[in-house]
Amino acid sequence: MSDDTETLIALVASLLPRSTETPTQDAILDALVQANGDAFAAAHNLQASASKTNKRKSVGLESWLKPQPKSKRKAAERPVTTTPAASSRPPVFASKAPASTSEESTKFMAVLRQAPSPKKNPLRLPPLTLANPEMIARHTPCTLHLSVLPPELACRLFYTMTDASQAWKKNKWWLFDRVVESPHLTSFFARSTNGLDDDETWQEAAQYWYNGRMTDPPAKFPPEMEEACKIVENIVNEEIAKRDRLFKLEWMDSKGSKPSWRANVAASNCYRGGKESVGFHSDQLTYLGPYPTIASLSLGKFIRNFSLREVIPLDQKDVRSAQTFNIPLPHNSLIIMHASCQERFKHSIPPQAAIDLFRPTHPRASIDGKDAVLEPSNCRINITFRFYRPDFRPATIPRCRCGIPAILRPDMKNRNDEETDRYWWTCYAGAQNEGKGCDFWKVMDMKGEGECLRMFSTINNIFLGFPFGRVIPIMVFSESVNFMLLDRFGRRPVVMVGVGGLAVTTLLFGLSTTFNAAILTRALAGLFSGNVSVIPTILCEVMDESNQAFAFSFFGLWWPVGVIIGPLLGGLFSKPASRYPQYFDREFFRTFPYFLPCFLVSSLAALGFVITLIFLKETLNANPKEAQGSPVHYGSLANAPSASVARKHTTKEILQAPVIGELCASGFALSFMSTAFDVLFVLFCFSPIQSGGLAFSASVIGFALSAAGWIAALLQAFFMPTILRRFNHASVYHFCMRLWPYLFLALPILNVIARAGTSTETGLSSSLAVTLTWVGIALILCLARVAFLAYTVNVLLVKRFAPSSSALGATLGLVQFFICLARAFSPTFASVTFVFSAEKSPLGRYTWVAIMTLLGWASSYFSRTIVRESLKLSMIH
Ligand SMILES: O=C(O)CCC(=O)C(=O)O
Ligand SMILES: [Fe+2]
Repeated sequence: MSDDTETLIALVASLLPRSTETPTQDAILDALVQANGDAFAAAHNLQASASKTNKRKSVGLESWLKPQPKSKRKAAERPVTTTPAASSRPPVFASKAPASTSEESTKFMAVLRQAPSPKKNPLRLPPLTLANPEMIARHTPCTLHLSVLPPELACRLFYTMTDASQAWKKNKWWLFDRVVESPHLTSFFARSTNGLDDDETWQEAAQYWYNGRMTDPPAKFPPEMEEACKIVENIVNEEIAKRDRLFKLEWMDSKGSKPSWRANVAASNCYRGGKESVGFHSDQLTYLGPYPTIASLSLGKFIRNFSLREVIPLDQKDVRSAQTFNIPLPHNSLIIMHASCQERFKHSIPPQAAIDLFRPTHPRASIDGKDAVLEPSNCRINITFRFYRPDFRPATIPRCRCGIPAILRPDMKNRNDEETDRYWWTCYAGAQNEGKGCDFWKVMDMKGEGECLRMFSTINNIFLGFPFGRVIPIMVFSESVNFMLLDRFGRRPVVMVGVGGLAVTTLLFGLSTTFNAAILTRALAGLFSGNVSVIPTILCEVMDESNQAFAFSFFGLWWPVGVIIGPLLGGLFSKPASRYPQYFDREFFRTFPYFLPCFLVSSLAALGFVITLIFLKETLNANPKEAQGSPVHYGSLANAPSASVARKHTTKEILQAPVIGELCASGFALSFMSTAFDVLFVLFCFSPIQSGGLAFSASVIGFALSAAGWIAALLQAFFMPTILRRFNHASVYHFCMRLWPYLFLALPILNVIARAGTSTETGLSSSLAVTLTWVGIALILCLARVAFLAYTVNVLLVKRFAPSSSALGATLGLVQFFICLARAFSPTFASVTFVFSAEKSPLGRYTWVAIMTLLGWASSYFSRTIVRESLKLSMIH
């Protein structure tokens, strides 16, 4: 898992005899460059020069740079720019190498080149051995845990791994035109579960592990490792729970404010004897994400040192220097590298004199009844348990021009605080692809991309995971119950119970501190929210043809308004204790960080309750025109109005009434298409441009969606009444429904624009491409909001075609039931189709577009039938 350059440096260091004074990193780089990347030759040269003089100056890097023309010198400076303004730009590599140097060497140097050395060197601190867990916790972001596994399991696992290690490989990679190898053996394992969901794409991520090359699927955890892993997970989670510091980009699942750590992959190393070592490095973050927690189990070898050294940020180099901490790791110990360790420290297993053999405390299981002997061993086995995050799966990782996933590294030398620290994506192909990579380099947008990646996991949790999956069926159920209650108890009590219940459950949701309580209260809120479709029933009953266009448009206005202000309230008022400490830094708000937004939402619902109580009159059997004796035309069953008004219709009868079946099917299709569009639009926007998306950050997507909310509100308020008055409702409905396939079809065009306008060298987009992309997004979202108007028209059509006024509530309920039903599984369908297209589909990454377009076209069949039937009926009446 080590970074190629760092490991190479470490390899050289580990090849030097212990008697040689360890040279500086620059000196090793220098030797490597002179030896054209041959680690063994570099070590040899260093050893030879160390014996000649210990005053040797590291001239290689500087002299290597000197022949560059003046104009290029600035460009040849280290790839990491330090000013915030420049930080979003990719590094400028030395584009032309001196005549005598190969292009590969130039790139290599550009990557290796460190910041200019500080003028003064602060006092060097001698290495410090951290002899006990307390010292370790004080000096490093690590904790040490001794005797973690039952002794018998520790020995069993040790035997399994040493046996398996016979087939393991040395870590190999390309440098210039030759292959270099690390001395120790290494292997990779993936657990059969990722600990979170059934999504198996993380297994694929694990396959990229071997130095950027797609490898065979990794081995599954052997049973002993699985047993050990469960114990390790418990220790890690207990330890995480004790830590008060949480990092913004640290993994956080939906269960609460503390990260719940899972081990779903493991890298294992076998060091045969004291010479085999691994040099200072920090682990790649590609699939672990920022601030990972890594748990490293040591087995065998009586004691082996684990060294940690802080990377001092450049701006502090003058004032303090790094100290090396040595942590002796005994057999059966666990060192947990907590969040920020990979960002701040490098770690290594330095070479060590082979002084002792490990004598297992338990023998191998006796084979054929014969008791096996206790075999001493000079091996040390290390298993690093890691958690591949669901928001860092292949679909979200940018690919470089070589077509493989880029790797994520922290900018260790320019750390300030968590807010402005940076990570970057770079090409990793060079390590395997015969030394030929590309210059792909992209700063990870901490605020945007970080949130965006988190949003991916949120989407997963919301749409695929437990909470939403439970809430929607409850709404479907509640929908049916509501409509049974409507006719029995009347509209008013149902609305009051709904809004009142919503107020109470939302408040309780804000007060829940456990996952189960949150799910229960949210599910109950879903139960009470089902009555949203009772309102159209009331509107149908109190409005007539003269005012319904306005009433329904006005009613439709509030959904988008809710969509705008809901997330706003959540965003502005969650965690108020840390956000607005001057007002809310109270124990209560620290304990219930989501209470405030829930309270505000609950207050709105409570206001709704009061308004209903004071102003809403019962509307059951209160149709104004019918009350005045003038019959209103309902569907064909209304041919005998006076009889049918009084009679109750069965569900079967209602479904068999002309147009109603089509309205149910079409309502289902509408809800399926529109919900899928919302999910796919977000997934599309934040997937990387190379993977067919737009690489937008969460905040940008949020902006686009809230702008769309405003568009919807404006359309409802200003255009809808006129449209409804002027045009035939069935035709308007059909028009809206026909838009869906085109909306899906249009999305990939945005990617084509973004792709054409983005430089493969720098990853920057041209202003023309940005403008065109935004124009495209605006058009698509506007049209989508027009298509959303179909919801309002659907209700009017139900009103028009309900078999009779007494069946109106039941008919609306039936159609709403189908609308809710589609909403229950459309998000899952959309997400799965998207992930399938990105990962597995033989038809390519836009398979989801083809599927949704076809479904869109197919579903407009129902609205076409509605147009035809409505024409027939209007000729009859
Ligand atoms: O062997 C060890 O303890 C450390 C191994 C390591 O750092 C790695 O595999 O990345
Ligand atoms: Fe490591």
